[in-house]
Amino acid sequence: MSERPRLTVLSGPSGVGKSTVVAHMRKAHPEVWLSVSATTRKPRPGERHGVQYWFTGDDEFDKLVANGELLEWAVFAGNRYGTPRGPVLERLERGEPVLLEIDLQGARQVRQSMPEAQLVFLAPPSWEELVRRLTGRGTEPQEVIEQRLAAARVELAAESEFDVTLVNTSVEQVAAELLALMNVV
Ligand SMILES: Nc1nc2c(ncn2[C@@H]2O[C@H](COP(=O)(O)OP(=O)(O)O)[C@@H](O)[C@H]2O)c(=O)[nH]1
Ligand SMILES: Nc1ncnc2c1ncn2[C@@H]1O[C@H](COP(=O)(O)OP(=O)(O)O)[C@@H](O)[C@H]1O
Repeated sequence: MSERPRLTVLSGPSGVGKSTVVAHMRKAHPEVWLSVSATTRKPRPGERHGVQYWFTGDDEFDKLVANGELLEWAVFAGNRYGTPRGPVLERLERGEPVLLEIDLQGARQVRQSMPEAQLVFLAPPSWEELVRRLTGRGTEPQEVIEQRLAAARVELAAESEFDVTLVNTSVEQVAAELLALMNVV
């Protein structure tokens, strides 16, 4: 297996614990660079521009797309999300480990444009637990939760398209598995 860091994509249904796992991993290993996406979604309480996302208006997002500045982008639950291309390529050229936390449609686009990327799927221990986590997080109204659960069914059905599946039972364990996949430890 090559020891050279390569692009890693982490996908999985909303509420499975992607952000939690990545935050845990980066606390111990801040050298893992997480791409900050642009989105037209409104910030949740506590989210900051340039930290969790670049929060953009529709016109600004249109420009990013028109100027070819996004490596990939998709519509998820009524909002647009995309990965700024430049920062990802710069880090990869410097040999730094790069992580994208993006949805299934984005993962498919990366597979096409960068076939060397490794695609990791984060799965919930069960459907019931996924519903519990998404609802328990308390950040979305019921209507949005239902939209996200509909998307989750589609994402879970696509698990076999990924190179590896990690089941998020223990945050600590999954974070360690992800670090190992990225050749960080
Ligand atoms: N394709 C794509 N998906 C993204 C990007 N950024 C975030 N997402 C995905 O969009 C979905 C919704 O993200 P978000 O609104 O932050 O909700 P959360 O993941 O449930 O906390 C998740 O599946 C994210 O992984 C991006 O740049 N591109
Ligand atoms: N392994 C786990 N066990 C129990 N709860 C978890 C676990 N991982 C994440 N959670 C909780 O599930 C909810 C959704 O996690 P989050 O990281 O926001 O998911 P995502 O980024 O995939 O949408 C949060 O309330 C989080 O604290």
